[in-house]
Amino acid sequence: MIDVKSKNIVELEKLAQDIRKRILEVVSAKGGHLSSTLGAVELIIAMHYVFDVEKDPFIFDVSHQAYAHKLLTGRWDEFDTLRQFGGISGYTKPSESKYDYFSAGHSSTSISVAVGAAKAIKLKGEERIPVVLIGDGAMSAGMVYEALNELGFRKYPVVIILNDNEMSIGKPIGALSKYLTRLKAGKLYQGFKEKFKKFLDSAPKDVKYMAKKFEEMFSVHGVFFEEMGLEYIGPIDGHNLEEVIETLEVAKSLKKPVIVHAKTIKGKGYEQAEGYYEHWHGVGPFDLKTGKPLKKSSLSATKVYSETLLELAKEDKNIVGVTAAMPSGTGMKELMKEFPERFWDVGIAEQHAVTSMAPLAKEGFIPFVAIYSTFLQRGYDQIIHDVCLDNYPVRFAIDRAGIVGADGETHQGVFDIGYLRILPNITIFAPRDFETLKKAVRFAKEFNDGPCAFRYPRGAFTLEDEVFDAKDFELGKAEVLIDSDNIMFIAYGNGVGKAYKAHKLLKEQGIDTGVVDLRFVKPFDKELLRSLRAKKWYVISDNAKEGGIAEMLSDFVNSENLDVSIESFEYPDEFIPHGDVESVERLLKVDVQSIVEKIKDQNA
Ligand SMILES: Cc1ncc(C[n+]2csc(CCOP(=O)(O)OP(=O)(O)O)c2C)c(N)n1
Ligand SMILES: CC(=O)[C@@H](O)[C@H](O)COP(=O)(O)O
Ligand SMILES: [Mg+2]
Repeated sequence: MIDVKSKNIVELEKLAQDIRKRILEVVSAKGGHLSSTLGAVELIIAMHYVFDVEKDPFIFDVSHQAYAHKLLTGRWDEFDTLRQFGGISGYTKPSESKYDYFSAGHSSTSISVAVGAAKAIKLKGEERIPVVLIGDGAMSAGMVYEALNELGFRKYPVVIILNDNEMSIGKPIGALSKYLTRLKAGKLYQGFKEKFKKFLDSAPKDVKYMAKKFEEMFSVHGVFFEEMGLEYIGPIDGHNLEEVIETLEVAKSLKKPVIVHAKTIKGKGYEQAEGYYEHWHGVGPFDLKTGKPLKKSSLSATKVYSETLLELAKEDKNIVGVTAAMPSGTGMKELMKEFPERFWDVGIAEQHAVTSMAPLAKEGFIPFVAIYSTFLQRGYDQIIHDVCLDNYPVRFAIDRAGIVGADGETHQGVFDIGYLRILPNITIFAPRDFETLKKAVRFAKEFNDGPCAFRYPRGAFTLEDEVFDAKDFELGKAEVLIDSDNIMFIAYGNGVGKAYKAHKLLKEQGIDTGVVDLRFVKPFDKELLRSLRAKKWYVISDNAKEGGIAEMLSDFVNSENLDVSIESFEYPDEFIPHGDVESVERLLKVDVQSIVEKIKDQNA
């Protein structure tokens, strides 16, 4: 633990430098969230100076910006293992440290956590106060207002630090971000602040606070938040340690809900990353001097999806689409640029993204909702209630399906097959490689008989393109890629590549296997499955076993009394840790080598 409270302001500023140096050293070597973490350093040091991390809940929204918190709470040395298999997480994780009050990774949960914690503290009659660090991007999600609505009503003592760097991953969208900018840019306010600053600097603390309130009366001050029942203080300079500490002490002393609006620079302390650069949000290893990536980027499923949809959108003006604050991550950025009136970034608002596309389908447009598998979970009821119920032909392009790697438990895309296939009216399918992904996008565009969803992995597929010819998708039709009357891999999506690798290794050991690409989960190809001569089926998909494909096929086999044994190499019923996919799959015993060993043992 680093004892922040014992340090003077000069020492604290030196600590901020050391923290930035450590973050840059590790993230340049291993990758991670750079600009968010660099921008939050002073805010986090001030949190640790004013509040008591031994008892006050420290709550970080998304928590991708919380590296300084990890460095201050005993993880300085092991920080080298950041986001590596077996190493520390890139997000707050109570199982990793008691100072990580709550797990995070999905945005905009922090204020609800703080309200819940405040209720518990009040019921226990304890002297503790939750402190939240939330970014301006995270403020675009509806869940924040659900929490503010209650907090402003109940008046629990909670201090919320709004870290406003005028960036989400990309530029933030929406009325709120404009409002926050106005708060910082009011002409009268700016001029007044300059004159006022001299007086402020010399006045004693309580006078300072009253003076700030007086000052704010001349600005477009936080009327929105104050109407919601919170005290608003700000905007302050989020890199001025003295100012932040003073303000947090005032906020804490008020013993009511307070929002402290702090202006920061995303990427502060690493010149190339300072400002409005999407690239520096999440980075792979890079050269500290030049800022250049150390690994060259290869073709990704996202890029193929984006290019294919762009071509189709040029041909058909009815194609529209939406992303929830992930324009680059989902590849929708290029479409938004080419057709700004037809492709939208709605901010971190997956529920709104899903529902708002249904009326476009109703009105005859061809909407594509591009959302990571894990973040689509945030819009689940909207898929059921606003899309499937009335059978609107909304197309869900589910990116980051499967194990995503360094982001770990909160980001694995391993539940979408299960959570979608139980819904009426939806059609579910998946490509196995880049070429079939192009065909999947085309199939989705033409498919108008209700909602459909297709999934693809982070980065490249396991299967190279030229292995099997890419056939057009035909509703409900699977494909026998390699036949066998002995053992059959029933594979789906990115699982086909693993099945093919296992097939080749087993063949070298004299064990004959075949490979079926299921292609559709709903409806699946019962006729083809009935016709298979092989009576031992091994299921491979990059989804959880629970609610997965082996479960579905077992129901089918039992209901038809087929004499078939089924074994699943899907993911076990547990949250999957962070790390490179190969190491994580080996841990779960669903890597190709483990599959081969198991089949060899069973068929020796
Ligand atoms: C529900 C959900 N949707 C999308 C994301 C992806 N995401 C991670 S961080 C981020 C932007 C957060 O912006 P902000 O809160 O301003 O933090 P900053 O990085 O600017 O410090 C987004 C969209 C997420 N983590 N959770
Ligand atoms: C913090 C967060 O949720 C995003 O930055 C996420 O890490 C992006 O994931 P990709 O790197 O797969 O786009
Ligand atoms: Mg931001």
